Amino acid sequence: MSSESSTRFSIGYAMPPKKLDSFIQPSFLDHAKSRGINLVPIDTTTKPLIEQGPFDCVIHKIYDEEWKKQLIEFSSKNPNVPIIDHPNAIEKLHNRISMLQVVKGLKFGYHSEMCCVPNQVVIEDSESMLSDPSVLLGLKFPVIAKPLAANASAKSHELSLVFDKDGLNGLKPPIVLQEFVNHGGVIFKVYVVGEYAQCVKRHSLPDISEEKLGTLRGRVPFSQISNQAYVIEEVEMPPMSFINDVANGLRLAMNLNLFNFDMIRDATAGNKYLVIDINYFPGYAKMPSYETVLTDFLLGILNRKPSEATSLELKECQESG
Ligand SMILES: O=P(O)(O)O[C@@H]1[C@@H](OP(=O)(O)O)[C@H](OP(=O)(O)O)[C@H](O)[C@H](OP(=O)(O)O)[C@H]1OP(=O)(O)O
Ligand SMILES: Nc1ncnc2c1ncn2[C@@H]1O[C@H](COP(=O)(O)OP(=O)(O)O)[C@@H](O)[C@H]1O
Ligand SMILES: [Mg+2]
Ligand SMILES: [Mg+2]
Repeated sequence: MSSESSTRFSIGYAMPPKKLDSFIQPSFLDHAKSRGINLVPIDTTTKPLIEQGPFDCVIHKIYDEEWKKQLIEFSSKNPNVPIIDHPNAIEKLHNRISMLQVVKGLKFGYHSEMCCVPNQVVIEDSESMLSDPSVLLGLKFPVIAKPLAANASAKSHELSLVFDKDGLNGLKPPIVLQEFVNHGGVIFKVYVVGEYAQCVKRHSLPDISEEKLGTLRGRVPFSQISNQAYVIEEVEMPPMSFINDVANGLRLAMNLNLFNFDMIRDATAGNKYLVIDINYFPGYAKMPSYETVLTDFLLGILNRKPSEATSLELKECQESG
């Protein structure tokens, strides 16, 4: 393939080893290179970011405070270099309550489908959860117990399906208890890359009938059940116009470009969708054509006019205004 223009761009990337292994594939590096983009690793351990580069853009998935300080310092010295995305915006996804707050405020054009979140409560301490029934706010069992923190640790993906109050014994707050919604055993995973969205189907927990529920006790732990990309033919996809509106609504409301969200369809109401999880910088390498989608997005950012504010600048304006 020939380069689209003679200008070459340099994009710095910073991410943990697991992400480097999955995201930085030779097929992606080669494709980006053929279109004028050099992807350059950022040294996050031995050298400050401001001493590296020059970069035309920085992409990252590193969560500590030290990295955030480095990004802000880099951005103040290089105000025209886009940082994808702003650490404050990413931080909202590190808590399973704040991550879904944005869904409630979504506004978009007419669709016969609707989009909401399951009933949920946050439990800060074991004592209140076990002794005070009011903290459950009338939540209906079964519920899914999820660690409140969604901070990329293995622990943050250790979930449990809880069938009754006894099943809450031994859970370690802070946790979110979220009503389990029957959804036909399939989730829709929507990958968002700027204005682009792609929806794939993944296996999920099976439905639980009222009859079966009467026989189930306690809780069952599970983890990352929707991460394998199997083909699921028979389930109908949500309409693409609806997916695009939800994806765009979330992107604009969160001021984020690179994320995915997990959505289920309520088995008892075919037009009711529930967003259950939003992830920053997900496993894009599992998204078909990720090399071209990501390269198109990066070229779009790099070819923006300097007058178009970067993600970091935009957010700072919002915060100070
Ligand atoms: O590793 P992968 O490819 O399974 O990607 C994980 C994502 O899987 P998905 O693309 O949604 O199937 C995964 O999505 P889920 O939370 O499992 O829905 C997370 O985004 C995970 O990142 P983190 O551990 O939450 O920071 C992602 O892990 P990292 O690659 O960021 O470590
Ligand atoms: N409220 C819910 N109702 C039904 N299934 C759910 C619900 N919440 C989560 N799940 C199932 O559990 C999986 C993991 O939950 P999720 O919130 O996406 O956590 P993680 O961040 O570890 O992916 C989902 O992909 C889905 O299969
Ligand atoms: Mg998930
Ligand atoms: Mg997640």
